[in-house]
Amino acid sequence: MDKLLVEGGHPLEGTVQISGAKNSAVALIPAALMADSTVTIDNLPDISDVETLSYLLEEIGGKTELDNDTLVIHPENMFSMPLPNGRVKQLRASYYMMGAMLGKFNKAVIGLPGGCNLGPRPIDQHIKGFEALGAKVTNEQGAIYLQAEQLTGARIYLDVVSVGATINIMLAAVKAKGQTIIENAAKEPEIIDVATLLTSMGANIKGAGTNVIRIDGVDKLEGCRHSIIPDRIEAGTYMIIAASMGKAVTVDNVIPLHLESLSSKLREMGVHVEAKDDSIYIESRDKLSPVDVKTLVYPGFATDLQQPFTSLLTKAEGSSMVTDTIYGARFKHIDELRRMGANIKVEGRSALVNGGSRLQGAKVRASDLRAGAALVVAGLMSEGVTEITGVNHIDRGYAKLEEKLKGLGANIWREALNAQELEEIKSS
Ligand SMILES: CC(=O)N[C@H]1[C@@H](OP(=O)(O)OP(=O)(O)OC[C@H]2O[C@@H](n3ccc(=O)[nH]c3=O)[C@H](O)[C@@H]2O)O[C@H](CO)[C@@H](O)[C@@H]1O
Ligand SMILES: C=C(OP(=O)(O)O)C(=O)O
Repeated sequence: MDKLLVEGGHPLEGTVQISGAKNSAVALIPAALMADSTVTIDNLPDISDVETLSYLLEEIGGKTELDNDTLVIHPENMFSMPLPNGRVKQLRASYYMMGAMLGKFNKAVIGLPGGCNLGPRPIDQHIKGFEALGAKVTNEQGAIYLQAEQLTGARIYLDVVSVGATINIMLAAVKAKGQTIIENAAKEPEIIDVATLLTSMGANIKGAGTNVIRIDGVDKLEGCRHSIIPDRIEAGTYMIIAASMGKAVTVDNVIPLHLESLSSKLREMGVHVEAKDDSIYIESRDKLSPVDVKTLVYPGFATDLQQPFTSLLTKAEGSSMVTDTIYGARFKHIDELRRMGANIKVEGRSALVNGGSRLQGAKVRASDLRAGAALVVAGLMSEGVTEITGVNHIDRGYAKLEEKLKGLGANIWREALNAQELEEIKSS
């Protein structure tokens, strides 16, 4: 087990290349198992969630070959083996194995997913969708059992706008008999990316990226080649980093349209943000204004950027209110930021950030992926060295983090935890 060490106070300058989107990759890999022949996925991020999913595909008879950022998936000999335990709990997106395996084999047994602990993360809408398509779904000892004679298209209205449920129902429906209509669907760009892959495989999907998706079932899905869209959350994190410490930073290989809600908040704070074709140029300012921010479904401000953005707000001169309408308890980073000298009060779904205090390096723990990003942002802004444990969470979603930050001039490195630190983590 490692810790990250960040020496703060270095101005950042240069260009950072953004990797492929985690939240696309983790759906595209399960989607690939539905094909009858080889699927090649390019622009894959080098993150542990990708490794975990490749491992799960191998467990059910798939063959995967990873070469730099290209993953070749041979699904020909896959079968519906139960995956009740083990690595399914290491990530959220193992839930996509439910939709993909149900869609291909008409049955699946998958353990309840893990992923970031952001408070309750039910999957009732996924199950409602599977049942509407004709599957019998039971929850036995922490695993979901899914079984169908024949999946049949249905009209499904999501009670909650859910990225995971939208993609999972799409996966289960692409080979179902007849038409499926998903209403009140999520509109995140990753949903379009998954629909693009499935369409290249031969699926018939209309409306991905809007709140009504129509899927006409097909009998066969073939292999194809697909390149993943850039990771808007990784890009957003580097934009926040640039806004905190950047003299002149270019965040490259992005789709600026996907980052408009963040760009406009940064501009409101006084940061210079310039969107180009496939990059965003950022120059910070000595004085930043406070802003209020509310997370919303896409194209609103992403909940996944709320935590790193909160760190940036500690630098603004005045009070900012952060409200998370998606995950009302996504505030585990706040206690750690307080250890570093931040003045933040949490009330219900909101955090009141009283900015202007200079943060100090401290020993802190990343409780989840974006809490880790928040602590990296805070560490870069702080006086002295910040030591961050819980790096396994950060590694789920940030490819080559130290290399990318060092490229901008940051002083960040990784060390193995010593015996005493390991003991402290075990007993906490
Ligand atoms: C792997 C992946 O893509 N993860 C993303 C995905 O997570 P995930 O797909 O889990 O998030 P959802 O969009 O499903 O969740 C949105 C809201 O709906 C609620 N809900 C969801 C499903 C359900 O069946 N019932 C229900 O009540 C959730 O508790 C949450 O309050 O979208 C989140 C919201 O943008 C992001 O933070 C995650 O990074
Ligand atoms: C919440 C996140 O991830 P996951 O849904 O995979 O836990 C995230 O990427 O911020």
